[in-house]
Amino acid sequence: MKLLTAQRIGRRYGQTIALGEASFSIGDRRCIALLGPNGAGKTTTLSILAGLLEPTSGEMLAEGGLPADRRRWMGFLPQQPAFFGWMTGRETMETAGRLCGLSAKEASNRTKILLEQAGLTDAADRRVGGYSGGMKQRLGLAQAVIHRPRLLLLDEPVSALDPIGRREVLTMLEQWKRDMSIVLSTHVLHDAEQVCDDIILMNKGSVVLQGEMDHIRQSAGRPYIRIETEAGDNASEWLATLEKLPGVRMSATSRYSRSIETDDIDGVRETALRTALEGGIKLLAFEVARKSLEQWFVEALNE
Ligand SMILES: Nc1ncnc2c1ncn2[C@@H]1O[C@H](COP(=O)(O)OP(=O)(O)OP(=O)(O)O)[C@@H](O)[C@H]1O
Repeated sequence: MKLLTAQRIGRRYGQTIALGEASFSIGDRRCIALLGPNGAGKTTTLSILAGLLEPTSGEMLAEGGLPADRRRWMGFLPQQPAFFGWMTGRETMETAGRLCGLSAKEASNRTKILLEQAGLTDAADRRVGGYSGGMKQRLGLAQAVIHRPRLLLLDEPVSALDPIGRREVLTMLEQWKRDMSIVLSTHVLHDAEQVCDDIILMNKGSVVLQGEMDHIRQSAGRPYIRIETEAGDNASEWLATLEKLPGVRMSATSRYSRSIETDDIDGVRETALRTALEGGIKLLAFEVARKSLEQWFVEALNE
């Protein structure tokens, strides 16, 4: 089931196209990673989803229509969350709860539960101005879900955290995604891999690729053959013969190395090794390797 669908949403600033006709959907109770390099359009997309920015083209559609007051329906943690330094963590949470329509009692109950989950119970009555960066980030996350939103939007939620802080936040998200859809933007593929079910890869304001993480991992992780020959060795004829084998896609990674993609790894490996021996080719390397997801993404971005 889809919670939200973006239909060709775009955003221009004068001549700058921050986002150009992006279409994607957000599944119910799915965690979606919005990936892409600096300037790809991730923050712009999140701001449109949050209703903080109007798209200059396209529209957002939701099951049963988008509620007029999106605050009750979604939670948002911006890239650099701002707090009133003079408020305590508890006051910050309770105020956010009241603003999102909770009763004083509900706000207080939710605050207790969430501060506990965020590891901030002991700091609940300290002023936020004295919190560390990691504590503020966890407070921001807790604040964003105080009203049990259907959709949680997080802009780079773990980029400012140390490895332990990252792990804690990812564990929190793992729990929360049972009850809500989550869209998080990140540069770090490794973090996305830990919790996300789906990926939207963006570059220069466009959606380059989208799909299920497991599916993408499977196709990205397909084995390929990597060959490196000795400099000066006359291997070009041999490589040309290999390239002509049925179903072989060969690409040059440097002057003396090639990578071969094929559905018949075993057959091509056997032929390549046999003909290399027969032709006296001096191999420096010959391996069946798997592309990392990272490598695959870099290639998708370069394309
Ligand atoms: N208010 C603005 N005025 C002009 N251009 C803008 C504005 N906001 C964003 N842009 C441009 O839109 C493009 C997308 O920006 P956006 O912040 O959405 O990217 P991002 O993927 O979130 O990047 P980062 O990872 O660096 O946060 C960039 O080229 C940016 O310079």
